[in-house]
Amino acid sequence: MNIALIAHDKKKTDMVNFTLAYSTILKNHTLYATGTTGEKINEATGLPIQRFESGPLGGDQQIGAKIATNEIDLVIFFRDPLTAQPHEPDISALMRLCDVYQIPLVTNLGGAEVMIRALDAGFFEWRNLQS
Ligand SMILES: O=C(CO)COP(=O)(O)O
Repeated sequence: MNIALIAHDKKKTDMVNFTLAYSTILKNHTLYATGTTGEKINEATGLPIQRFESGPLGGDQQIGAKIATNEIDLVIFFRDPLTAQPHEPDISALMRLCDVYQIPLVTNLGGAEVMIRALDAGFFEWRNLQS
């Protein structure tokens, strides 16, 4: 599966710890990330990641474009609900496209814990049936 990993600054430690904890699952998938998130994950885990621009510089939109072309199967986005983001419209647009294309999206660690286990259990096979 193609997985997008994104974390706002105050959630990057959570993302690093999450990807470290589940690296044995994640290594079986193709990973994409916004710029700084991807850099931190790669440094910590050594997992190969295709990195886009940093979020405020268009990274969320680049991942949105991949969703629109059916190239992303799952989005794990650790959002910071307590800090205003300068690129909030881009974040909303990315989440909207997940809804447009029925792409599973989790926006916090609790959801990600469930989603990664579902992924490992094969619950994403329906994505292969999508045209
Ligand atoms: O801002 C982001 C998502 O909206 C994340 O971008 P970075 O991974 O470059 O910090």
